Amino acid sequence: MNPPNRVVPHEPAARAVTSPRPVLKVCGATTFHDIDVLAEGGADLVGLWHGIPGGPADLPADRVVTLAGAARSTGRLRPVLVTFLRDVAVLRDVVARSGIRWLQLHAFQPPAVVRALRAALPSEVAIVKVVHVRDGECLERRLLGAYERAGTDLFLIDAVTEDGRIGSTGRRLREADVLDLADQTDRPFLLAGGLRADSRDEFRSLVEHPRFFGIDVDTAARDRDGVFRPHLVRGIAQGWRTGRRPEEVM
Ligand SMILES: O=C(O)c1ccccc1N[C@@H]1O[C@H](COP(=O)(O)O)[C@@H](O)[C@H]1O
Repeated sequence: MNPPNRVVPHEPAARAVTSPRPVLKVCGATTFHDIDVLAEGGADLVGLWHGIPGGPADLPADRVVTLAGAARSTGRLRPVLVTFLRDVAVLRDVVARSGIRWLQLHAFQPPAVVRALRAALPSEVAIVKVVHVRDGECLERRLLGAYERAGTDLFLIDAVTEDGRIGSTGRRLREADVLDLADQTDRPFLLAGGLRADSRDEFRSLVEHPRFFGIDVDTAARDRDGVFRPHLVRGIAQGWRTGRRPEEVM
């Protein structure tokens, strides 16, 4: 029997899909070439940034729409809108124009924003709320229940630095801290934060967790010049034993 954790969020029960494998999301594509490289390397989800001021991979809405279509047309990649924004009308518009079905709220958007987005977006759009861990403590721990009630489908557990930097911190979390946090919610979760092809062994219990959904990587998928390389993506996919059929990721 398939484990219950692999249920795709917000899919009606009759269409719920199960898979024995976690997903690999790679973040920050900006070009058609990036999309091809990530598909070739075996990523399942690609993060497209919009509303990340000063971010090196930030994209105007039109470009998100174009690259989201390119991702889908690879036949295996699904696009994820990654944002610091909390403007519901703007996000609803980008989601509608791009057809994106994954929305990743990577900043400190409060539960009220999740609630408003849940009401504004089609039910098949999965809302991923990032929660940030600093020195083993989750900054949003007391809000987890509120985020769930507001309509969060998955949590993404990522590191934040002592000086408050979020995203691509290169900091790996301690498995015990992530497990503790995962057990505070009943939602599936993704893991991020300095993950490399060979770091699965540091998370042996976590990968067996019934609600472990997959990993989100940026730095390790790029070479020293910051360019995505298929062999690096493939190495992560193999090291973490990820990979889904596209219909299993929506
Ligand atoms: O990469 C960034 O700078 C970034 C900026 C804004 C939102 C998300 C961002 N990246 C996220 O960083 C983590 C992990 O990256 P890494 O593997 O530690 O480099 C991942 O969740 C990305 O989505």
